[in-house]
Amino acid sequence: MPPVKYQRGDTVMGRWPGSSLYYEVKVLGFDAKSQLYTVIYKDGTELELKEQDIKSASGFQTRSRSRSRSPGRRRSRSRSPGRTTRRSSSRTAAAVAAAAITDSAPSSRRDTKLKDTVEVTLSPLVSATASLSVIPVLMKKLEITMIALYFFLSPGAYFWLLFLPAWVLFLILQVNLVDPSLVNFPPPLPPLEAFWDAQALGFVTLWILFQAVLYVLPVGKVSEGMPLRSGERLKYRTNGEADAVAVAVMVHQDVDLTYIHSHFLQLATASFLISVLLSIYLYVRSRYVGQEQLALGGNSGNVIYDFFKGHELNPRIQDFDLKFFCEMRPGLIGWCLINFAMAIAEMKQQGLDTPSNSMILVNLFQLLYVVDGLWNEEAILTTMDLMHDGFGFMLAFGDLVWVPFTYTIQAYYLVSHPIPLSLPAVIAIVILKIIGFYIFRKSNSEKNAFRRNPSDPKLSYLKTIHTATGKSLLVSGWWGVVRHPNYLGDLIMALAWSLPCGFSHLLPWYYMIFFIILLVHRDSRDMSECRRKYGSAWEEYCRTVRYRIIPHVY
Ligand SMILES: NC(=O)C1=CN([C@@H]2O[C@H](COP(=O)(O)OP(=O)(O)OC[C@H]3O[C@@H](n4cnc5c(N)ncnc54)[C@H](OP(=O)(O)O)[C@@H]3O)[C@@H](O)[C@H]2O)C=CC1
Ligand SMILES: CC(C)=CCC[C@@H](C)[C@H]1CC=C2C3=C(CC[C@@]21C)[C@@]1(C)CC[C@H](O)C(C)(C)[C@@H]1CC3
Repeated sequence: MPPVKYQRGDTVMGRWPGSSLYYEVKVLGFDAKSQLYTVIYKDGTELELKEQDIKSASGFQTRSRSRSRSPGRRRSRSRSPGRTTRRSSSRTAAAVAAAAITDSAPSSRRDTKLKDTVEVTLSPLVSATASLSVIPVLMKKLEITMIALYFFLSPGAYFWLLFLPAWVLFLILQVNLVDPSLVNFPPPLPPLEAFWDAQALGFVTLWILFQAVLYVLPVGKVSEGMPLRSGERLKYRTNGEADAVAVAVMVHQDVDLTYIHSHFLQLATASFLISVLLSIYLYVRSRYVGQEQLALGGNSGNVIYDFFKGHELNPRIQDFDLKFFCEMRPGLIGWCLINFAMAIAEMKQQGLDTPSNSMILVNLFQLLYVVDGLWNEEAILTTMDLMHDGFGFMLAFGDLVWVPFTYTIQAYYLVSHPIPLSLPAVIAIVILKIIGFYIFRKSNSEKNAFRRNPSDPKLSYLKTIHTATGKSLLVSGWWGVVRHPNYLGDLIMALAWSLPCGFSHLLPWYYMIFFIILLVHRDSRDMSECRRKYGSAWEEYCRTVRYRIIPHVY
């Protein structure tokens, strides 16, 4: 019988089944009959390996080990020495899933590797369910790797980082043209110094600080967020209504808001600068937080991608939640303030005693949208951004620049492009807005109430599908009409916001076009996320509720 090459207690490099990656392992024993070594990985995973899958640690390159730890990450430290090794299909499945993550070999080699994984048996103390529960984690990692790869290889994050600010600039320059039609593209670029105004930076900084002070005021309700991966539920102060009232009082104090119209570009530049600084801060701090505090999607290891997508899920300075604050306060309330300033600028520029009908409609519709968002602030805690997305450049820029400086383009457009609206047109547009708002509010409230208390007696008439995660899915009520009724309502409202601007130019329709793209993309992102989370229950939901956003159309 040949001598045993590695002894109990030796530290060697063990190949992870089905992959070409080696990790540091400790030899626990050798079974002469099966000729297999039992080894333990640093994360506690025990496996049995053939001698050819083990290499001596001396002179071994450990690059791959430090970059990606063994994918299983099971906690099976307490293996009873007395137990015999058995093969189970679930263990094999976990190993195969691991192979899928790390194996980049051509198919002929992969076949051999998959065979290898079947020959390897895992610790019998890992229960079948525990092993199975590893699979979604592995699949998630695979998905993240694919997304990150996509962004790395394609222009992805780099493209959006440049495109989004350029687009905001384009809209601002275009809306200033007498004839903002696409034939006048590109609009003339102003000189560099026209972008900068220290006073504008001061105003934006003061505005954000003012909002921050209102946010921390100990008034209003404290709501609990959805349970995190750790099971913890964060607390949020949802006092947006008080905030809105404070701003309304301030606006009433004869502040000259026309400055906003005349310094729009400089204010946007200042906000952009703040959003970049905030994103850098967010990225740097995300490097120092624990794994469990990171978002699943922005954790690729690619600096640009993570900076863009957001790395940390709920960055907080003590109780001050940066993501929640930015999403709900400075930009959102700033949007209404800017719209209001545009109404004043319109009266001044066009010599009117009151704003035009179109301007009144745009202002009131969007004010209703924002006030509703603040009134139902708690509902945002069950949205994708708050529950799943990391806080990085995309959201920081979206909240502080995109929302206040592009969602106001309709009001800005109306300042110098009057659109007369007849009474019947006004009535028709108002009715459209009411329908959209009704669908949007009812569906969001229904889901929010259900997520907060699935056994709420007021919702007992609704049909649901139970999922393996313990959560259920609504299949009747609004969520039985289409899979995203809230998007449907939102889109109808967006239509009502654009109609008062007429059809002479495409520019005021920008929001509608952007919103269709955004919501279709969000819907497909949410679909894959829900399919991953809920598996067959989600498939059943999709079979029952066939359309995504528009009944019988899409
Ligand atoms: N004006 C703007 O610029 C924007 C506005 N919005 C609006 O914000 C609101 C929130 O949107 P968003 O966060 O994208 O998505 P949703 O509020 O629709 O949230 C999606 C989540 O809801 C849960 N869900 C899905 N289907 C069901 C069901 N049948 N029963 C129960 N729960 C279900 C799932 O989460 P889980 O199961 O984990 O709870 C899913 O991930 C929308 O009204 C949208 O229109 C969004 C983006 C931009
Ligand atoms: C292109 C780009 C930079 C995209 C970033 C997207 C953000 C602008 C949006 C993502 C989700 C949003 C929501 C609202 C505003 C726009 C962003 C931040 C929202 C706060 C508007 C008011 C609504 O009532 C709402 C609370 C439902 C909504 C939540 C989502």
